[in-house]
Amino acid sequence: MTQKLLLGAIADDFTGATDLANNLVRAGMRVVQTIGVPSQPLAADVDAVVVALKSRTAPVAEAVAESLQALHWLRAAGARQIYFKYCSTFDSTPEGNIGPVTDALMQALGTSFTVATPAFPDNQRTVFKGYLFVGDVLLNESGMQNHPLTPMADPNLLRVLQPQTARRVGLIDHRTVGAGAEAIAARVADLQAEGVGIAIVDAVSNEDLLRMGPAFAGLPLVTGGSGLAIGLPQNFGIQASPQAGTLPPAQGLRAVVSGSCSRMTNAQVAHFIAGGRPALALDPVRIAAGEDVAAQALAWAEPLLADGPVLIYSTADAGAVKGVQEQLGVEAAGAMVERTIARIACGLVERGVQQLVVAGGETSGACVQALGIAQLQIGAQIDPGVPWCHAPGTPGLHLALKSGNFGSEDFFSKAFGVLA
Ligand SMILES: Nc1ncnc2c1ncn2[C@@H]1O[C@H](COP(=O)(O)OP(=O)(O)O)[C@@H](O)[C@H]1O
Ligand SMILES: O=C(O)[C@@H](O)C(=O)COP(=O)(O)O
Repeated sequence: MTQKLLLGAIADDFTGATDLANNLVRAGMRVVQTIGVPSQPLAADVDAVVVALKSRTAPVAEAVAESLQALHWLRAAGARQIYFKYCSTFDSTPEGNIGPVTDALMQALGTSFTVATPAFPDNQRTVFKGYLFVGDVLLNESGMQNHPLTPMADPNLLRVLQPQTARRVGLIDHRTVGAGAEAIAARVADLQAEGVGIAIVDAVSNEDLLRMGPAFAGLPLVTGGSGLAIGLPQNFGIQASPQAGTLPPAQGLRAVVSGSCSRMTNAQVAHFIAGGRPALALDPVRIAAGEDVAAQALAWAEPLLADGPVLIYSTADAGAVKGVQEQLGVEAAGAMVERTIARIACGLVERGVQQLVVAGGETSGACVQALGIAQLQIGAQIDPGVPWCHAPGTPGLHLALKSGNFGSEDFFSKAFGVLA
């Protein structure tokens, strides 16, 4: 890389990383997403690098160490501002990792203040008086209370974040945000004087996020969902450009694998099946019993692939997931299913799949790591937060990493139409 980076981002999962990269590309930045911390300098000139980690549910010490490694690489590449990307539904456990990673990044950057802005209005995530809404309901009524790994039972982000950090958590509320960049900057100064270290920021619209951009230009670190990104590129003199996002032409066979158990993914699986497309459900209990479920799934898929996309999924509703977790344990069930889907993804690519949709953040992390992908180029948006990406190679692979709750009901069929 010959030019210095403008923005360096650290994402706590892989779907979240493509979500952020998508918003930066749409705002005019040249962006590369790396899988993990790159082992060497990048070949191309880019404005932003998004380092994708699989740290959302990792043990705290591991998440902190990996995030600091990413920070080190991004600073060495010259990044002028650091962006810690986590989920727009603030996915975390009582231990973290949003608080501990934010604390560690602040300490390493020598800064005593940052913001936490998960709002993503394009995907109906809004924050009002510190309360997070998903569509018309509070976070804890949105289905996220049943998430297999990070159940979210409290919609008040000040209460969620405070136990995760030693710093004081405060609020920049919607009245201040609505009053514009100067009012936001003044509130930041007041909060700093009061000893607040991390401020949750309300936002109910893209206009709110755009007003924040200039107010946060001088912060060494910002944290949030991908929505915050829409207001930042302008700080570096960058305007939106229709040129961003061109990928090589798509080739090869098409498939979908899904390990997400979110409400929306359940609806997308049902829609794909109702459309008459071939779909195979994976049973975690059979995986645990030692059956070679991946080999069985690949044998099922092989003769069908030539006729269009197939779906292989472990997606299940909250009751079924709870039953499996009671039998196998939460972490063991998650890891076992992720490993199986990752093996299936590799097997599909070996059988000629070159257009692959993966549903689920942790699931995407497992698949992309197993596929040995180092970097992704970001292309056209399928639905808000989900672009097609391209991993170069011989042959290359088009990938769409779909966050659990993102995408319309017909996403699994629609996605391939966007590439055609
Ligand atoms: N049927 C199932 N029973 C139990 N756990 C499951 C099942 N299917 C998937 N999982 C696990 O649930 C987790 C879903 O997380 P993730 O892939 O991040 O989806 P999302 O994007 O919806 O959060 C993964 O660890 C996955 O392996
Ligand atoms: O910010 C978001 O909502 C997404 O980018 C994201 O991180 C979603 O995570 P998963 O639902 O686990 O895919």
